[in-house]
Amino acid sequence: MILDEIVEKRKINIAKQKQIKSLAMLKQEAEALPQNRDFPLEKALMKQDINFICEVKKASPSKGIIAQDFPYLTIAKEYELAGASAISVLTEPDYFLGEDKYLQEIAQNVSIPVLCKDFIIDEYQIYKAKILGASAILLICAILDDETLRRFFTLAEKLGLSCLVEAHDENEIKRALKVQARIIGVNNRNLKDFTVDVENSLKLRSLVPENVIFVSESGIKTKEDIEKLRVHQVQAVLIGETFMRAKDKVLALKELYGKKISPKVKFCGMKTREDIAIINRYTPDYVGFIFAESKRQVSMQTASDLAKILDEKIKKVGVFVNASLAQIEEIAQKVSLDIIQLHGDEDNEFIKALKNKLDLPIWQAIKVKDIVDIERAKQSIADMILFDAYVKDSAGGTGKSFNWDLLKDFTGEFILAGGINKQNIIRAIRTTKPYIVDISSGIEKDNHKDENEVKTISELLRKVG
Ligand SMILES: O=P(O)(O)OC[C@@H](O)[C@@H](O)c1c[nH]c2ccccc12
Repeated sequence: MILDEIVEKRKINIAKQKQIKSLAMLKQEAEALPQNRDFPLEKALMKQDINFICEVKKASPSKGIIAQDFPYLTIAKEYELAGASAISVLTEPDYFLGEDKYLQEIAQNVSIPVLCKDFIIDEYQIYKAKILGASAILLICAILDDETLRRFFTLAEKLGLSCLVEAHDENEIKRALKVQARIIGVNNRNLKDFTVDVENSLKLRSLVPENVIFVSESGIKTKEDIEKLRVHQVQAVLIGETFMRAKDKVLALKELYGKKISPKVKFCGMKTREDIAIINRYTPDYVGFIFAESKRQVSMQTASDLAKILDEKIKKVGVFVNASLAQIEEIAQKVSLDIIQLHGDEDNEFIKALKNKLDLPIWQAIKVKDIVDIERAKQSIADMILFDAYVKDSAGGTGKSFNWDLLKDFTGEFILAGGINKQNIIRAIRTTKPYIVDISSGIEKDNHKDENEVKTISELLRKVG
């Protein structure tokens, strides 16, 4: 049986590795690393209505070589852009042609959690995964007895590694639940004979309680597969081959995800004629001029000059922090602003007064630290709320994101801001479903608006919309 063969080969390989570096040394190295107990994989797999773990896999015993050309780092980065919640990296060398360096380099180059996908039969591999930078490991019930499963699970917990505990049938799910696994993966592929059936996940779904994350693994190919899993409240899917064979990972993931999300876009902090030239080529719905003290501040005169060369289709938003009514009124007229964005401590009284003076929509920024801020937003009489990250002593544009989960129960249209960039924009919009996304630092390089970033983000949004 193939599984036994793989395990045998794994044993030989690990014995060799131990001769080069002993278990004791590896353990010491792993234990010296920060043992962060945030468990980012659990968090990542609960954000969207269905979350994708995309796999980097060169070959498999059932399919042979899947990717002749294997630019593993580029693939991983594309997965991240495409909105993957996590990345799985095969490290098994003999049958999947995996390598440790794939995991290590990928973990260093993406900001989402990375799963070490291997046949773990020795604690040596768990310390190794930690050292290589994994956030999580795979534990396969079919190759571990109860005692070993528990021991490995406990060790991973101690090192701050999440465990995806893989089961294939009812009995294995029970065993996974017994170790109190927080993430259970049901493999649709029978590792004994390679037959694949997505129905296996549906059949076993009800055995896993709601507070445990259910991952459906293997053989997922179509948006119909995903939709079936989605209606059965499957929180995540693990997909390898389908994505490895797709030329464009963003389009492939969008196709499987099956829902279009097309927020309007605002690019903020325009300062120069070059900025406007770039923006005119990509025509976002809105641009922002910042009149408050900031590294992106513009004078009324500059903004007025830039406004004249801006594509007419693009609406002009003026961003103010605790400015006076008179100042806002003067600038709004001179620059012919379309919208006023208040980004300071302005209250409803002020908004009312402003509305009396100017017949323009007013957006109010709320900086989010915790759920109280979301409640506060509901009291505002502004026409729309912009949620931004809270950063002490800063009005905005910091490149920091806030915890998007806080927006789960916010009904109504809003603008999402705060550290949105090409790596997280698709995840951000699928998680929060904003009416508008607002991007400033995410389209900059060395403090300047950068055409490549604007282009990438514009194309990503076009692809998923
Ligand atoms: O390429 P697929 O059919 O989408 O499958 C991915 C993943 O589930 C599969 O690679 C897998 C599931 N469990 C495993 C255990 C070991 C190695 C690989 C796997």
